[in-house]
Amino acid sequence: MARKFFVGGNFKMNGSISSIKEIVENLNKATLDPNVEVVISPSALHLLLVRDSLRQGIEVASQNVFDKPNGAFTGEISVSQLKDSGITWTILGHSERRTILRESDEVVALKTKYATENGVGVIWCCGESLEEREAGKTIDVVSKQLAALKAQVSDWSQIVIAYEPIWAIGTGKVATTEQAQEVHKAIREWLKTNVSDKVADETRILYGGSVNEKNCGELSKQADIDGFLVGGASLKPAFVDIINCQKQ
Ligand SMILES: O=C(CO)COP(=O)(O)O
Repeated sequence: MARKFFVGGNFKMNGSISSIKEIVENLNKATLDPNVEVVISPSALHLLLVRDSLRQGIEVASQNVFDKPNGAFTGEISVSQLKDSGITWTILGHSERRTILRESDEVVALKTKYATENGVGVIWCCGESLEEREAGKTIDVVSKQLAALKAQVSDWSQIVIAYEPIWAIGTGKVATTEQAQEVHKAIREWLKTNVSDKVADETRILYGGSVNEKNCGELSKQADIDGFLVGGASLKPAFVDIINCQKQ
């Protein structure tokens, strides 16, 4: 099955009302490759502004969501609140949340289960640190993260996997096409062995980490790279070039 190319923009904790409006205007007037699924993820404070002003055909993701329906959970956002606001995706397990906010593999898996079972798609992130890569543990680390996910999740159809090596995030140090393809292929093989041929075949695996308009073309040609999760460059006009990278 042909997997639809997917480009996500993770704005992280960046942007003001005026700069976010500018990004949305730029996307609204751009000619975008219709064969690419685009999802942008502003901070929680800007979700509604973006949803209300963004063109049809681009979806919006939160950067986190909680795994309880509602109630006394100060500071959290629920899946039903997202859906009520027209937010159809969430990012979960980003390395910044795993490391800085100490979310465990299990917490990430439980949130992913809750979101997917309640109708919100998940861009589920995984990836190794520099130390782990240098110790030759990359595939082990990613496999352990996947195993924790598999322990909770049964419906994989609403999950997009983002492989984001921590050493490549925000550093300008992009993984080589070979390094990225090797891990993406290993993730697909893991899905084939541990979940099913169908899930391995259909699940999009995105690469994230210093993707820009210059390196996206080569990366996009790799057999197991089905798109990108873009941080810094998603805040710039060049994000359009990344979305359209297969056309160039
Ligand atoms: O973390 C990322 C996307 O989620 C990648 O960030 P950069 O593209 O800024 O390296």
